[in-house]
Amino acid sequence: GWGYADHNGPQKWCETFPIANGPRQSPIDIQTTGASYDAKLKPLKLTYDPATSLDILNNGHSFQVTFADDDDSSILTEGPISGTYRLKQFHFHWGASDDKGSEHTVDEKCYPAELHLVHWNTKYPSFGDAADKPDGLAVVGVFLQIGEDNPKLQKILDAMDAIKSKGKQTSFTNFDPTCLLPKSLEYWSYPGSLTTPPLHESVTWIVCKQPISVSSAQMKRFRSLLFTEEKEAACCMVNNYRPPQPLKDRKVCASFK
Ligand SMILES: O=C(Nc1cc(S(=O)(=O)[N+](=O)[O-])cc([N+](=O)[O-])c1O)Nc1c(F)c(F)c(F)c(F)c1F
Ligand SMILES: [Zn+2]
Repeated sequence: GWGYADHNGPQKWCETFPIANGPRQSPIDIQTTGASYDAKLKPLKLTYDPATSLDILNNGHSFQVTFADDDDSSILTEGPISGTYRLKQFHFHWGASDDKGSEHTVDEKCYPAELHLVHWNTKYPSFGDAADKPDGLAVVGVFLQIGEDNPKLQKILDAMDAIKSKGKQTSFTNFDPTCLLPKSLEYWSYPGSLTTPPLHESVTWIVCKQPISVSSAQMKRFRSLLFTEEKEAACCMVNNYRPPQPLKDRKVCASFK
């Protein structure tokens, strides 16, 4: 299957997923001077209920925390979107060292990691139905920058020993992802895609300008996860990011001046 190695990584995905060369692929380099302030953009409204967090899973290309999405308890509204999008899961992308790892870049600057909160449009009956529609998904991206230990990541880091290899899963309840958001929710937005196969062009991207902090020691713990199953030769889960894709005929808008 697909992965991030030379033989199955981002440069090869187009062989199985031709949309990889499509008109609205993600991530992109956000060129700040090219982003236009749009006064019509509303502030992001994120309402999360910790009771909806279910479990944490090593899915072989990242780790994700999955949420119950059978009602409107954890939702994204306002911002650049219309209607209501439900939180399905969040996950991260990161590098083998602190100088790379984010998927989006800002004026070519990379961050050591990027958090993605994946939401689906409730005009569709389920995530699976929404995932390949042009207005089906909204993903909030948050950059992580190296600084002080981030205590809000502690619960996630403590769970990592239980999900070291691919396919491992453990319960992860009573977690409120609001604690992972930066103080300012100013954002850039543009029409894009999933950044992993099947690369559906179904995502309204909402990338926060302000990063949150993570320490170098905490990043080392992300890099102790494995892409591989327990019984296979261990391969560290690092560099699970897709590089920026061509902007083509798209505009990036900004919620701030
Ligand atoms: O649920 C998915 N979640 C997901 C998205 C991204 S993402 O990087 O593409 N993203 O949107 O943030 C990264 C990771 N991850 O763990 O790294 C994910 O687990 N992907 C997904 C899928 F797996 C399918 F088989 C499928 F049919 C579909 F429609 C999907 F949307
Ligand atoms: Zn992602």
